[in-house]
Amino acid sequence: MLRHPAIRLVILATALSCLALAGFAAWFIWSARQAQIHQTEAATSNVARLVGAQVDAAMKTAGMALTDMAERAKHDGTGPGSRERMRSHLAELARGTPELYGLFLYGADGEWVATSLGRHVPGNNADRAYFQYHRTHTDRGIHVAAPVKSRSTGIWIIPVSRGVYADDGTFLGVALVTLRLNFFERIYDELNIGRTGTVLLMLSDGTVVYRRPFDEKVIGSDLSGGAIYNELRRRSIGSTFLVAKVDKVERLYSYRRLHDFPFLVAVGQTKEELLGNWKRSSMLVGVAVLLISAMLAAFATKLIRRIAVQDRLDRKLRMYSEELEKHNVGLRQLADTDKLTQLANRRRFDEVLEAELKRAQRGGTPLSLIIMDLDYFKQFNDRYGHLAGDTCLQRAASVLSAQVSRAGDLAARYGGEEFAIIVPNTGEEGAIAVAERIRAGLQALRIPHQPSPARVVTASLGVATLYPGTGTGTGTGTGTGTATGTATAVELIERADRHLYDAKQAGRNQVRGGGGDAAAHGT
Ligand SMILES: Nc1nc2c(ncn2[C@@H]2O[C@H](COP(=O)(O)OP(=O)(O)OP(=O)(O)O)[C@@H](O)[C@H]2O)c(=O)[nH]1
Repeated sequence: MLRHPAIRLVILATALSCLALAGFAAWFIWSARQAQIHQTEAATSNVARLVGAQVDAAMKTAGMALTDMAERAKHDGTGPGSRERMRSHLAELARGTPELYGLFLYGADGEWVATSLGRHVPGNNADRAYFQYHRTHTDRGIHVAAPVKSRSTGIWIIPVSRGVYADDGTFLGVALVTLRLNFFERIYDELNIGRTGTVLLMLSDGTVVYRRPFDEKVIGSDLSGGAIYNELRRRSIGSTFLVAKVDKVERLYSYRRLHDFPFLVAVGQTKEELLGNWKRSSMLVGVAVLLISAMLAAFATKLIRRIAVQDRLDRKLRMYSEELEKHNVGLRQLADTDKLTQLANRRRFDEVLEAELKRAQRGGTPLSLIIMDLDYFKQFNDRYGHLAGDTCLQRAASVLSAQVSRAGDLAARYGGEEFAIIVPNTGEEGAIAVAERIRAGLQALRIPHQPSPARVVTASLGVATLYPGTGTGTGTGTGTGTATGTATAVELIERADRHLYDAKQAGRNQVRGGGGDAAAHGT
């Protein structure tokens, strides 16, 4: 079945269509995935930039407040006389900067001098890390410490501080502002980072300042060994898929390091959420491709079956028509053949003579006709019986077949014991020669025929020839052996018959044609 070219074509076309479809779907799905990733990348890096800008702004505000506090403390001193003035100044500052939760001024011993909160703040802060830092460092920069739970209010705060130093460098104390963690929370809640999105704010040493979703246990923890921190150590800004150390979830993170402050920001969205829609639409595309491919395959199968059935029918039809053709040829042969002698019959003879006449007239070529009649055949039948007569006719026919062997010649049983031979493209002389060979051939068979004067079966033959275009034959004598160029079959037969009659009259066992001078005589 596969050898059929149409079926091969259908299979090839279907396979190619399915492949093209699958290829297109794969390309489409891949492009959609990339587009989704780029879109999320753009969204998360925008949020990271925004968070960074807000942290930057908050830190700048804190830095300005700290500078102001340090300057004032340096000039006014931190003694009891200046405390009330300092307190009201701090309260004033706090009112103007809502991102700052509290402002504090500590003396060189760690005892507080003034606070914007207006309440008594118990305890000594000399043990806090930032205090230790400023006491031992003389730089005027601001210091951001790990988030702590406020001793005064119990809420999570980020201490931002700077040292207060006299002009001679003497350590006078520490100015401290605290940023409330929920200040960041409020900002981040307004950002659209998806259902499972995360915002991570770290100090440059990997200490978590804030993480959304908020989890108290994570605040202050060290993520310096995590993938995000490592990534940020290599590049100050970027986007990539990473597995978070905190919850082991893979996310697309956009991260950045702040220029002026020791903060690291990372905003991520889970792979699952970001590719959720893409997965659903990819599934739909995949199912659609499968369905279309299945439909194509079903259609191709149907087509192949139809082609196969059609092919079988065609082959059967061809077989039947070949058989029919064979039968027809057989039938035609049967219809054209004489049953007894197997020579062409009268019907066939008439057909061929008509055709040859036309051909001779068209081509201007001579056409000869020989008519042969067995001599004293009635007596033969009477003497030897009808069956022997039949056998004699068959043997005479075999002589004709043997002598008339040139392509185009036709020997036929004309009727009873009479035979006719059409000899195309042959002039009178040649035809008489053929007739003579037949006559001699029959006599040579020496079929006994006692009643005949020759004692063997003999035949008389008359020859007539048509020379188209000349109007005359070559015969000289009576001129009855030739036919004009427009002679009909009947005329040609009559002329040959007349010569046959002549041959009979002249004693039988001889050939007559033309003017009668071309006769040959048997013994
Ligand atoms: N056995 C046999 N005889 C046939 C057949 N067809 C014709 N005949 C006989 O052939 C004979 C022809 O005889 P006639 O026409 O009188 O001529 P003839 O006896 O041959 O004498 P001439 O032709 O004058 O020599 C008849 O007796 C026919 O019966 C045939 O198919 N088989």
